[in-house]
Amino acid sequence: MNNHPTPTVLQATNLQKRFGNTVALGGVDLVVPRGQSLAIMGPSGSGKSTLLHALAAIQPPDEGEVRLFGERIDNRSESQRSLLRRTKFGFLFQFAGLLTELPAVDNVALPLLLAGQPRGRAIAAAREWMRWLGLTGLANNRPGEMSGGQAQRVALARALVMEPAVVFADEPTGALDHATGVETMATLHNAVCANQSTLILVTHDPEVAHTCDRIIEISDGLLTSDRLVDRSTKREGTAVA
Ligand SMILES: Nc1ncnc2c1ncn2[C@@H]1O[C@H](COP(=O)(O)OP(=O)(O)OP(=O)(O)O)[C@@H](O)[C@H]1O
Repeated sequence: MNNHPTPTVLQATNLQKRFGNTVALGGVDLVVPRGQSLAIMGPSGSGKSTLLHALAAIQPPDEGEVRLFGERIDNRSESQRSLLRRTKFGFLFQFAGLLTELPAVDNVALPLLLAGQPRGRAIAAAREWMRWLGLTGLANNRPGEMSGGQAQRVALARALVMEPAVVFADEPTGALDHATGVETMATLHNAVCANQSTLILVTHDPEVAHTCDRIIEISDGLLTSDRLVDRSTKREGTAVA
């Protein structure tokens, strides 16, 4: 039996953030173990996106700290945080956010090209991720030539191509119909799990949240609930990959 505790990927301590007189985060503590899928829920304006952005080194908190594998990341310069985001994190947003003028395979290869990989190797790796996600036939399609679900899977391939430690997703199914959303969540969980990555997502949708291992709720910038999802009620979708 393995008695070793699961290592911590992200640790946030006393996160505080204000926008003028608005307290977006009022002191949030959070420990995320490696391999966990975590859903952040809460009413509109409660601080979910602000928390995600603080954890992902997009917008540092005013107070408190964020550690990735024990190392502080919140106090780094913008260029250091940008490099960290490109190499250690993957991002998936409500609207896939692909570059419309580039074919799908180039969109997927972009993080590798930005990291300085030779084009041939980057495209080969992108093709492999697309194959794994069932997107082989779409390599040369531009985002406008794909369905919403296909575009989101291309965005997922792009989020995973650097084999990130953490995938951050903000309403990843928000722009999809229900069936496509269920399929996208199954693909997302499979891909993150196969990659031994960790998933942190923001959602308003309880069904999406219940596909995760753990759900936290934020209200007025404070963590008001933190619970593990009962495995027997966890919603499993049908894997497509
Ligand atoms: N850049 C900003 N400038 C001013 N106020 C902001 C900014 N970003 C967020 N806020 C405010 O901080 C609070 C928390 O916002 P946040 O976007 O984190 O909430 P949320 O829970 O993600 O909301 P939603 O579910 O509507 O996306 C809100 O009152 C919001 O208006």
